[in-house]
Amino acid sequence: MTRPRTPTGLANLLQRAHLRVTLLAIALVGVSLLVVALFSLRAYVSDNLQLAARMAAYNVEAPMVFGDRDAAREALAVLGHSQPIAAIHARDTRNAHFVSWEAPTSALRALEQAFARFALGGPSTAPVQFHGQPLGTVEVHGSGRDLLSFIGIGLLCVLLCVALSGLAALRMSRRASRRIAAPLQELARTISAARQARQFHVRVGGAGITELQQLGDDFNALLAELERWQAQLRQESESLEYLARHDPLTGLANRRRFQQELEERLLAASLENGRLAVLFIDGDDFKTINDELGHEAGDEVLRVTAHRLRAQVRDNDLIARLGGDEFAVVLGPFTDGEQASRVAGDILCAMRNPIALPGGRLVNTTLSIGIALYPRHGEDAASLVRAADTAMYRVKQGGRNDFRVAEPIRPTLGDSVS
Ligand SMILES: Nc1nc2c(ncn2[C@@H]2O[C@H](COP(=O)(O)OP(=O)(O)OP(=O)(O)O)[C@@H](O)[C@H]2O)c(=O)[nH]1
Repeated sequence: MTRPRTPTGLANLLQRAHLRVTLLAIALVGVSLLVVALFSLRAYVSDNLQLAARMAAYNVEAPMVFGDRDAAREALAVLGHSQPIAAIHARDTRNAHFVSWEAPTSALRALEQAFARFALGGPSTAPVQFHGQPLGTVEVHGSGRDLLSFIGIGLLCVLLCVALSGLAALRMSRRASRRIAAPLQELARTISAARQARQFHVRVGGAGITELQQLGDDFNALLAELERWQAQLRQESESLEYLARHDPLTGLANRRRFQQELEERLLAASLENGRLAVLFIDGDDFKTINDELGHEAGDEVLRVTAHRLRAQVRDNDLIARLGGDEFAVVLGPFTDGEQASRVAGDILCAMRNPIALPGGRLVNTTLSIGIALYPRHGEDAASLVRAADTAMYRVKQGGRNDFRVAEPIRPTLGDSVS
């Protein structure tokens, strides 16, 4: 079973690839140059040896004619010392040894000569003649010193070039991979932030590479689109949330919110020994306004009524439109019966002013209000609303445009409200 590979960083991968390619290219070029130069040098050294062989033949010509071996040895030694030569041998026409010169031996010289034999093949030879008559031959063995030192220096140069180019390649590849990897890393970070934290306002910065810049621009455009969608969705959900809790005509809380909030306030009041008042409010003969002045006029009357109700209570009191021409107010938490009656009186008072309709027409309307107190008339939302509604109904029966406190379900001593 193959183990999954640990992912490698892009920058690291690019750097290693650059470095390998550069080093390989430079090593190949260096070695090729060295080989070419070596062949040229070998040809040059062979030519030199051939020249040296001819000079040796010329120098030993006279000593061979006179059989003067000392003079011949001396001439060969002078030549041998002035050139990179390992040995010179002169032979007569019967191939018998006449005279020789050999360079002093050492371990290094032995190595040079072995290399010379390997690189140059055999020795260079030249015939020794006197007036066209052959006297013998001269054999010149190269020392190989030039070739060896050239190879040594050449290899050193190649190594130096490889090392320097490696360093330069490393620097350049680091810079190049940073230019590629940095924008990609930023892109990855931005995508991750957008995906995990839904942060669509973030944007990718500029990249110095055309393709990466294009990628970043496209991604930014996508983020902008997502940001627009997100804002639109948020707006729609806020407006849905608002509609779910408010009456669209008056902007007051709707029946659903009224129920929830009344229950919450009752719970708080029960924990803190507080008191609440629920006012159930209904328009008087509202149907007539609708019938005589039109539905639009009825809507305006409802809006103005809501506005006037709002003006008569404190900010933290709850006002709701339960539907049609029915409104409800929750006063509290620390409201007693007298306070509730006072607010109801104020509301009736505020409705005395005629309402101006859009066409300039004025209309008068009144309200009937039933009041239920917590805990006197009920301990839960339903029984309180029922008690207030019943009280309001009694007002209607009594002639409208008035308020009335609900009948106590269990009389409480010391309660001053009647
Ligand atoms: N303009 C308008 N009228 C509404 C709206 N909702 C309900 N109504 C009307 O409000 C009227 C409510 O009448 P009721 O409360 O039943 O009767 P009323 O005429 O007020 O008489 P009493 O309540 O007995 O004083 C009905 O005619 C409904 O059609 C609304 O949003 N806008």
